[in-house]
Formats: sequence, structure tokens, C-alpha cells
Amino acid sequence: MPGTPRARLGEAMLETQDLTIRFGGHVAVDHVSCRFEPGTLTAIVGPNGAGKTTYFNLISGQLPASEGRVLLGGEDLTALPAPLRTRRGLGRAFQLTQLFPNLSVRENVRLAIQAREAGRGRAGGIGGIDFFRVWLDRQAWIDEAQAILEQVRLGDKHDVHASALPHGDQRKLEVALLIALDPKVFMFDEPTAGMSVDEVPVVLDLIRSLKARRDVTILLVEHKMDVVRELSDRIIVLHNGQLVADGEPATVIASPVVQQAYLGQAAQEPEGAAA
Ligand SMILES: Nc1ncnc2c1ncn2[C@@H]1O[C@H](COP(=O)(O)OP(=O)(O)OP(=O)(O)O)[C@@H](O)[C@H]1O
Repeated sequence: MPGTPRARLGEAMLETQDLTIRFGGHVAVDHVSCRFEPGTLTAIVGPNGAGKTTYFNLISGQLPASEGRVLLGGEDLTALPAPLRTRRGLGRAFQLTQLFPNLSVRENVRLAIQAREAGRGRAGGIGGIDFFRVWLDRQAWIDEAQAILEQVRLGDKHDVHASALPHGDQRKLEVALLIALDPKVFMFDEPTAGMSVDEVPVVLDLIRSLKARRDVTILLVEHKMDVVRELSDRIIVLHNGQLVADGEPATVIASPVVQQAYLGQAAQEPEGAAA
């Protein structure tokens, strides 16, 4: 964002500088430079194929950049693979393939907590066999996992196999795993996609409560403009891989570039398209 102060050391500001990826001759993300401040929720919008998911993949490390850099708190993460970026605090909602389908919902969350603690050098039993410490840690992680499941309204399904959950509950579990990792940056890619109408508010409430913490940076790729309008502090618009608009939601939604970008998608984004 123009005029935004640069990140001080230790601050969890996320920044992309000239971030670019080419697939053959096609530039899917084209020199995107942007800063994302802690305590803000930025929605990334744009028509199908605009480069939103690819931009997420470049930030989280699922794809290597052809050019440009990704920085978190001033540290250059561009050369790091996805798992190391996760350890640094970049949290992307888990894809279902990353779950352990044959473990219970709570075991999945417990393992995410354990991975977090191992990343912080705090997993019990390392450097010596202290069974009591291991047992205590395990109990604490189970309790924390259960508390997170209550938060996402999956508390009563803690012993169900992850693979047996209906789609909407699997999406909630993805959010639970992300909360368990306690990242500095939360990246949500269409978090309510495929959910039934009564499940959507649960996920939106969770995102709202994360936002209320003020210490985390939230990025949201979302097609539903009513959700974008309600949750975001800022909207950036990608079109043909380029950043074409950036600003306060009402202004961006009303801008000609967004109106043009969404032309033809009126049925999907009734409010945004009509604004
Ligand atoms: N691995 C890949 N190889 C080749 N082309 C790709 C690859 N990944 C993405 N693309 C292309 O990059 C462009 C951007 O795709 P991307 O999925 O990021 O768009 P999007 O804005 O997330 O779209 P949608 O809203 O439909 O999810 C598209 O033209 C897509 O076909």
C-alpha cells in the first residue's frame, strides 16, 4: 500500500515485491507488489483465472516464483519451501489431502498443535526420555485440541474419523488446523465454498474472531462479494495477474475496474456487480 511504513524487525508484516510466475508464455501473476498489515483483513478478488489462487500459492510456497520476493516481518522467505514458510508463521488453510483421514478429528488437531510446538522447540521428550513430560504435554495438547474444536463447533465430533466428516465439517476442520498452528498470517481460499447456508455463519464468525485479535494478518480469496464487503478492511483486485485496484472496500467495489472485471459474473456476485 502506498505510504505504508516499512516493516520493523520482528513485525509480522507480509509483503510481496514484484511477485511473478510464468507458465510457459502465460504470466499468471505479474509483478504484484503489496503489503499486508497485522490487524487487517484483505480480500483478494478478481474474475476467474485472474491469478488469485496462484498468488496464494506463491506466498505460501506451493509454487516457486519466477521473479520477485515474499517477505514476512522483513525476512525473505522466497527461497524457503512451503513447510518452512509455515514454521515462520504463514498459515494457509489445509487442503483435505493434508489431513490424516483415518485419524480422529481431534487427533488431527492435536498433531497440528504438536507440529507447532515442535517448530518452536517445545515438543516434550526431545533430548531425553521424560515420559511424564510427554504425557503431560499430550494431555495439554488434547485439551487444547478439544477447545479449538468447540470453537469451530466440531466439539461433539471429536472422535469421528476425518474422512467420515461431511464436506462442511471438513472445511471447519481445516480452519481448526489452521488455528492450532497459531500462524501470524491466516490465508483463506474460499473458506465457505461448498458449505450449506447454515454452516457459513460459523466460519464467518471464526474469521471475525481472528480479526478481533488485532495481531494477525488475514488474507481472504473470496468470490462472494457480500462476504468480502462485510469482513474486509481492504480489497485488492487482480486481473490478468496484475494488481489493478487496492483500497477501502466501498471505493474498490464501486470502481470502474471492478465493475468491468466482474462483468458477466452478476449472477455470482449480485451485490458487488450491482454496486
Ligand atoms: N500449474 C499451472 N500451470 C499452468 N497454468 C496455470 C497453473 N496454475 C494456474 N494456471 C493458470 O494461471 C491463471 C490463474 O489461475 P488462478 O487459479 O490463480 O486464478 P484464480 O483467480 O484463482 O481463478 P478462480 O477464481 O477461478 O479460482 C489461469 O489462467 C490458470 O489457468
